[in-house]
Parts: sequence; C-alpha cells; structure tokens
Amino acid sequence: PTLKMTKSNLIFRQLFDKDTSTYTYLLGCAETKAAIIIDPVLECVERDLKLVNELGLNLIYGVNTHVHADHVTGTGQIKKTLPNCKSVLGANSGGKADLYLKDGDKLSFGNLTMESRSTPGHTDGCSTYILHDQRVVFTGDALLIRGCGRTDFQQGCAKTLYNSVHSKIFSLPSDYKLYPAHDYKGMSVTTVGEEKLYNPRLTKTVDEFVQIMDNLNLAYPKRIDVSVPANLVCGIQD
Ligand SMILES: N[C@@H](CCC(=O)N[C@@H](CSS)C(=O)NCC(=O)O)C(=O)O
Repeated sequence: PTLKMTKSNLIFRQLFDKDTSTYTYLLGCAETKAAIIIDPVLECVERDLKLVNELGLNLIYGVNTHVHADHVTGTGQIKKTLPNCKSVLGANSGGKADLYLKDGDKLSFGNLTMESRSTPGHTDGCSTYILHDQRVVFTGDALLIRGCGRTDFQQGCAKTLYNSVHSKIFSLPSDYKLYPAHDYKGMSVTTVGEEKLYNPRLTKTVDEFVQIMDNLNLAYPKRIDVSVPANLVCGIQD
C-alpha cells in the first residue's frame, strides 16, 4: 500500500514570556507567508517581530484571546511598527480592536482558516481559536493544562466557564491539540482527550467545579491595575 504523506502548510512557533508565564503563538501560512500572532506580550514584541522577519512572514493580524489582567498585550506596539497589522478581539470583550470576532466567525490568513468560539467564564469576552485542518486549538485562559482560568474578577463566572469548556472545547475530537495562554507548571501542550480524563477541575460535576473555583484563594495578578485598562484599548499607551 502507498503511504499518503500530507505536508502541513502551517508554520507554528510557541513563544514564552517567563515573567508572566504567558504563551504567545506565531502562526503562518507556509505557501503565502501570511501570518497572525496570538496573545503577544508588550515586553516581548522585539523578540517576536525579529522572528516574524527571520521567517519572512507578513503579519496581518494581532489576535488576543481576551482582555488580559496580568500583562499588557503587545498588539498596540506591533501596530506601531507594522501599521497594516490589524488587532483582533472577541466581540463581547468590551475592548477596542480593529476587528471583532463573534462565536462561529472565521479568520483567514493565506490558505489557513481559524474558527472563533466564544468561551466566556474567565472573562465575558474570552475566545477560543481553532484550526480544524491542523487540529490545533488556542484556548486562552478558558482551559489551562490540567487547570483553567480563574473566575474571581473581570466578569468571571465558574458555571459559565464550565459550560463553555464542556460545550465548545470538550466537544472537539479527542486528538485536537490544545495550546493555552499560560502555564505555571512547565507544560506546553495537551489534547482534548487528555483534559477530559485528567483535568482535576473540569472532570468534576458543575457543582463541584464551582466549589473548587470559589476556594482557589489566588492573589490578584500583580499588574492587574495597569494591564486591564491598557488591554481595553489594545495595549496602545500614547
Ligand atoms: N501570579 C500571576 C497571576 C496568576 C494568575 O492569576 N493567573 C490567572 C491567569 S492570568 S489573569 C489564572 O487564571 N490562573 C488560574 C490558576 O489556577 O492559577 C501574576 O501576578 O500576574
């Protein structure tokens, strides 16, 4: 039998900011070089744009999964260097952007297409982005590896988050790879199947989940007072 090889046309880079434990993702179309960046961090923009340049990519969208509370997005700074790059946010985020995506909307770059799914609960405007052909998902703070985003500020609601993850992420095929916006334990990727089996919060009943989330007792993010106002205007701070 002949072995059919499929060449992925996705250029994929996972980047990390160790100060805030934030993952940024650079995604490019190998055929056209059109690219997007998901959840860039202000302090890492120079690193990220150097990589964009080295890979010969044309960055057309700076996408945020939500209005972050722990760091300032790099989207505003990127737009200063690359004025043709458009900022993108979820339609329910309450933040300012060039383009808003609502549940089910598609964003294309080159020959690649990304679906936006609304996954509120950590914040109202949280979005999860899916590339079905490549079977990869960017969950923002809705789902973290063996965890999830906190629900104690910024319109957070544990029940809403539980329903979002179960209906919009756990309904995907088991082998889809999940890439979160943060990791605090040294992990980098998981799958739908793994999280449905091993996520210590989201495998519980909704009532147990609410109990867990109500008792996390996490300290507020150190930079919340600076980050939220800046991210509501896409990180531009003139
Ligand atoms: N110590 C960090 C903030 C850590 C934190 O609260 N992370 C958030 C995502 S960023 S708002 C979260 O949802 N964590 C969930 C968890 O279970 O840890 C700082 O000071 O910035």
